[in-house]
Amino acid sequence: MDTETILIVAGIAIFIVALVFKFLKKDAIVEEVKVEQKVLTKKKESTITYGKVTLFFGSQSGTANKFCNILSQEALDNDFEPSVEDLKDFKKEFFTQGDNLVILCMATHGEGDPTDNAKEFFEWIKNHQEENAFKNIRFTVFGLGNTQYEHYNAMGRQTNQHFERLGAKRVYKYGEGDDNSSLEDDFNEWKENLWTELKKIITPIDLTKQNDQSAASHHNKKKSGTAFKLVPTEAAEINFENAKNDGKKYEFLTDGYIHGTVANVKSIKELRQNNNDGSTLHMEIDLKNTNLKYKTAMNIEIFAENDPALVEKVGAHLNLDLNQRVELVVDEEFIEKFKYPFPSPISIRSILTKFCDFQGQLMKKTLKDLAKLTTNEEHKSKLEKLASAAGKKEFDSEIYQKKKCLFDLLKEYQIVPTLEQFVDLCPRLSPRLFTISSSDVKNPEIVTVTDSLVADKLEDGSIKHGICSKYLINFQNKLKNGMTGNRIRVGFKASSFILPQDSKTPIIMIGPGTGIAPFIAFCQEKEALLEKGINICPGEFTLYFGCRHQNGDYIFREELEQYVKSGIINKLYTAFSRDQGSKVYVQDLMIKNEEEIYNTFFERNGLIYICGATAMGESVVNALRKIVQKFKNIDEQEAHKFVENLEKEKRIIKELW
Ligand SMILES: Cc1cc2nc3c(=O)[nH]c(=O)nc-3n(C[C@H](O)[C@H](O)[C@H](O)COP(=O)(O)O)c2cc1C
Repeated sequence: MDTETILIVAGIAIFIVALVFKFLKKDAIVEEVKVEQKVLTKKKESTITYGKVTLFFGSQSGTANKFCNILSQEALDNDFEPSVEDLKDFKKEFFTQGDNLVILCMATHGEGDPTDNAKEFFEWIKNHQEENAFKNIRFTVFGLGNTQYEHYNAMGRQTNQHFERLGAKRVYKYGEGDDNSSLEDDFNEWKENLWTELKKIITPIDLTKQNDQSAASHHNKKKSGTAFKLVPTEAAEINFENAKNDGKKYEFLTDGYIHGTVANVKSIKELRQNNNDGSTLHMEIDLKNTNLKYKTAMNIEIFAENDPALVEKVGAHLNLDLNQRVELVVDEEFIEKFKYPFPSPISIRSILTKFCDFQGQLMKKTLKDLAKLTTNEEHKSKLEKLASAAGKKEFDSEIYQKKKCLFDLLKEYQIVPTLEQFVDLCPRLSPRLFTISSSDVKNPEIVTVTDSLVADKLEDGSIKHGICSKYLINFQNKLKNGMTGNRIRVGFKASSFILPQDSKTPIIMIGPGTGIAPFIAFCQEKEALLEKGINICPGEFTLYFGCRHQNGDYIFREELEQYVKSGIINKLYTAFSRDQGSKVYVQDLMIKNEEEIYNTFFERNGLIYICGATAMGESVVNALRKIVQKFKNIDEQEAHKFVENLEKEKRIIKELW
């Protein structure tokens, strides 16, 4: 080859390499842009609107709120103008005077009760008697419940009935879901035809022919994606200890957080004799220097935080400097209805520690959102499959059984969202609710929480603790190492466990495991009242306690033995289920003592308190039905009705989880 030919060949080769490189690079750039665009796509602006739809939620731990948010996005995609509303803020005129389309997502709590934020609303619709008061309301309801509870989906069902009774017109079938097995699938199935059906009965407005400014402005707001930016700032982080409401509208769970109060953790100790079967921690919280007041056996909310070591890992995965402070700036278009996920300025560490639940059970919707964030086609279709109805089995075996959380999937599918996308993907951390195991009559400044730790053994043999469990373990370690200044955020809520201040009313308390907590509080109260010489004092106490082993998980053993000695507890029955060949539970002891139970409860007008796991609660109520059936000589159905009435009259009081 002569020099000229060599030069020509080399030139062509360089040209080809440059061309290939250019294309590859261009492809890469196109891909990068695509990732951003997937999330921030501005929807094609529509020329029609089906008008407003208001999505109300009655929620305790946030799921009904999440469902409303999902419906809100779908409403936008279907040319409706949605707004999501907390039922706590409902306005009577909205229902009685407006011509409104409403969708209600109603969770049931307590024993067939409304959630705290829906209490007032539910009381109002229940007692509202004016015929056709809701005649201009078009509605549908989705109920969130759990078949483990006796009053399954009571709130969804009753809300639906009350709306019908008040003359509202149901425009889509009533739906309900079971958190014991398939809540999100039930929800997805229910809403499958929701928008198509609604569109059949609503005449859309053609915006091109409208002069109506408000319709036009709603129309312009049709855009999906993160509605805010987290902009780096040098400003100091807000003080979370005084994070009182600053006039901004916060997301449902964040609002609860903002209203919490910070107190000192005084001590944490292990209550079990050994940890072969797990661990139960008992924490004392010092309310001195706070304005918090509580009552015996009330409920306490603990605003648990993510484990700092895990937060470091998440920060590293997201390539974020955890110490960087950011200011939350809302996109102008969304500002009117925006609900803030947290206050700011805030450090990225605080966002990840206090407000993002990346360890909890995954929703299929989150998998769908993750699929939009990956450019790897194989990963995308795998995630979409897992999120689909057809992928139910795979979701169960791949995600649910293996306890995979959002952070696991980010690592597995190599997805690195922006901080804004991550905040959008994560649900907010919800507070954990406990029944207090202390009495304010004994000591108004110390409140105690007793927690049986949640720990899952994963496939690789490692242990994954629940968020709150890990939070308490971390406090325990800090206290062991002599660290002071351990602060915890809490709030109090009413409970149904209140002692009768009448010495003639005997009480029977059934509380195996950590279900014993409120009964320790009761014993403390009785003891304190007796010590103070107060003669309005509770009467006879009978306590049923159960656990696996007398020498293992028999928590509060010394205290209970002492209460028996001092006559605070008149009768103590213990069931150690695994200390002998055949298993014995509290309900078995009740049947053994049937005559005594019948006399105490029925003949002497006693009260029965049941606290603990839902399955135990059901077995105990069954035992009561059997006792009633036998001693009243009635049939099974009558016994069922009889016990049901006792629950309604609050002679049988339950707190089950
Ligand atoms: C303490 C407690 C009590 C509950 N009581 C009931 C009940 O009586 N009936 C029912 O169907 N579901 C009951 N549930 C299940 C909830 O309604 C269900 O988990 C729901 O998804 C929670 O929605 P939320 O996160 O919006 O509060 C209860 C759950 C808890 C934690």
